[in-house]
Amino acid sequence: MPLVDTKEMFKKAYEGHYAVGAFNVNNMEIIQGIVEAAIQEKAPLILQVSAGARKYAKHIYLTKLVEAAVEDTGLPICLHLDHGADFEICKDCVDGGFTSVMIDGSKYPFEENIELTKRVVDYAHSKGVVVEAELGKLAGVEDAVKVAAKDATYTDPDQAVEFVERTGCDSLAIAIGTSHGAYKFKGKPELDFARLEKITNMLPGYPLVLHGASTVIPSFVEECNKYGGKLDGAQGVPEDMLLKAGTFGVCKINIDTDLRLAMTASIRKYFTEHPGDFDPRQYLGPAREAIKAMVAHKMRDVLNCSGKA
Ligand SMILES: O=C(CO)COP(=O)(O)O
Ligand SMILES: O=C[C@H](O)COP(=O)(O)O
Ligand SMILES: [Zn+2]
Ligand SMILES: [Zn+2]
Repeated sequence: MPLVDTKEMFKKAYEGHYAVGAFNVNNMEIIQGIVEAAIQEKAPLILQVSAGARKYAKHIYLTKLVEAAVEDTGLPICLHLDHGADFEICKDCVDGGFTSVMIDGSKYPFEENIELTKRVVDYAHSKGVVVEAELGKLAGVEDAVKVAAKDATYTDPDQAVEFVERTGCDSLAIAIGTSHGAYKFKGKPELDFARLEKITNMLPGYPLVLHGASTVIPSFVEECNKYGGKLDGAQGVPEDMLLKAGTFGVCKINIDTDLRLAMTASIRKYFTEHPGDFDPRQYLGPAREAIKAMVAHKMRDVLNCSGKA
């Protein structure tokens, strides 16, 4: 079984009203923890690599580790570039064996975003690789309060239709109130489901993507803080909102922060309880297990994609 793209995964997810998890990977233990969960849950899987991950681990190491996971497990895995900033990085990943790339032109004006995305789509499609694009800006904690701010930054449904038609992108990341990192909301978490519903209805059958979708699982935050961390006010997207998003057009839900928190909580606890240990396998082993348990929980209870591989 080679690496797969997302076409079949998204079609099934759309029809089945669930979402596929896209997990960010940066090293071997993270990859193994996620993959072991996917095997256990018989779940479809997207592993995604950011520019920062490419820089940290070197592109080829991560690619080979993911290929090794496919060879070892026979699991259908999609290898995806997360937030490609320009044509060159997307081309590099297409040429380097990725089955999916994201071109993130969301910071550019509408027409420029279209032009850049279309260029990536033309190249990627000529090589059989699918493309995710982004329209609208993810909120910062301070944004998203006023309706005027929402209309300026959240994805406009009419523009989404035009964008998809003119670029031919295979999936679209939208902004409805989520944001990256561990501090997503100051007050009560809120997503613009009316907007999501409208976009879903205007693009029937079309896969949407939710970035910044970690829950910032409170037990991890508490554990980090208990063992010397300082993560006050960390808050993410509640699990029931993610489940609900999956019943609309959202087929891909991106998770990175929850992986970071699972790993960090485990390692903080380990060092507090075993101050004399210094073999990395002693603390990276339990961290890998913590990732596996967290990802299995997401697949089962939040994405609703267990048994769908
Ligand atoms: O969107 C993401 C990666 O592209 C990750 O979002 P989180 O920071 O919420 O995990
Ligand atoms: O979108 C952001 C992801 O969490 C990746 O983060 P990173 O760029 O620090 O690797
Ligand atoms: Zn973006
Ligand atoms: Zn993202």
